[in-house]
Amino acid sequence: AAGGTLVVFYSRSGNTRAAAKIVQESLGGDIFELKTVRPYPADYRETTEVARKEQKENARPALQTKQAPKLSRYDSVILASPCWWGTFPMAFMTFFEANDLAGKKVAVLMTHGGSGLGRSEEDLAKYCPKAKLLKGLAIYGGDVNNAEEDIEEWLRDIGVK
Ligand SMILES: Cc1cc2nc3c(=O)[nH]c(=O)nc-3n(C[C@H](O)[C@H](O)[C@H](O)COP(=O)(O)O)c2cc1C
Repeated sequence: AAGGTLVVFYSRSGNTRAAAKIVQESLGGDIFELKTVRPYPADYRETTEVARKEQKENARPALQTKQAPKLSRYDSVILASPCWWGTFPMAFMTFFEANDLAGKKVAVLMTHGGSGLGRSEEDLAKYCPKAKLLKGLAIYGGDVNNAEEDIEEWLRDIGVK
C-alpha cells in the first residue's frame, strides 16, 4: 500500500543536501539524489552562467538515474532544491518528466540566497498538474544548519509528519 514520504533532492554545494537530510531523518523515509551526468563547473560564477543558459534553452540535463525507485509506494514527495535563477535547476524538469507525481502530495523545500521559493511552485504546478501541491518552505542557504525546528514545524503543518 502507498504511504510514507520520499525526499528527492539536488545539491551542488551542500546546503540542500543538509536540509534534505533533516527531512529524511525526521520522517524516516527514503531519499533520492538527482545527479547530473555532466557536472557543473567548480566555479560559482561559471555555474550560474551554465544554469542560466540551460534555463533559457529549456534544457533537460541528463541524470545518472532519472527514475526514483519504487515511486508508487509513496503518497507524498518532498522536493528539496536550491533556487537557481528563481526556480528549480533544470535537472528537476528532467525528473518531473520521467516520474509521474499525479495524485501525490508534493511540497517544495527550497534553499536560496534571497529569492525564497521564487517561481518554483508555479513551475511545479505546470510540470506536475495532477500533483496535490502542499505549502512550501524556503530556507536561506546559510541557515540550513539552524533550520531543524522550522523544518519540523513545517512537516507537521503540511501533515506529512
Ligand atoms: C546556478 C545558481 C543560480 C542561483 N540562483 C539563485 C537565485 O536566483 N536566487 C537565489 O536566491 N539564490 C540563487 N542561488 C543561490 C543558491 O540558491 C543557494 O546558495 C543554495 O542554498 C545552494 O544550494 P546547494 O548548496 O544545495 O547547491 C543560485 C546559485 C547557483 C549556483
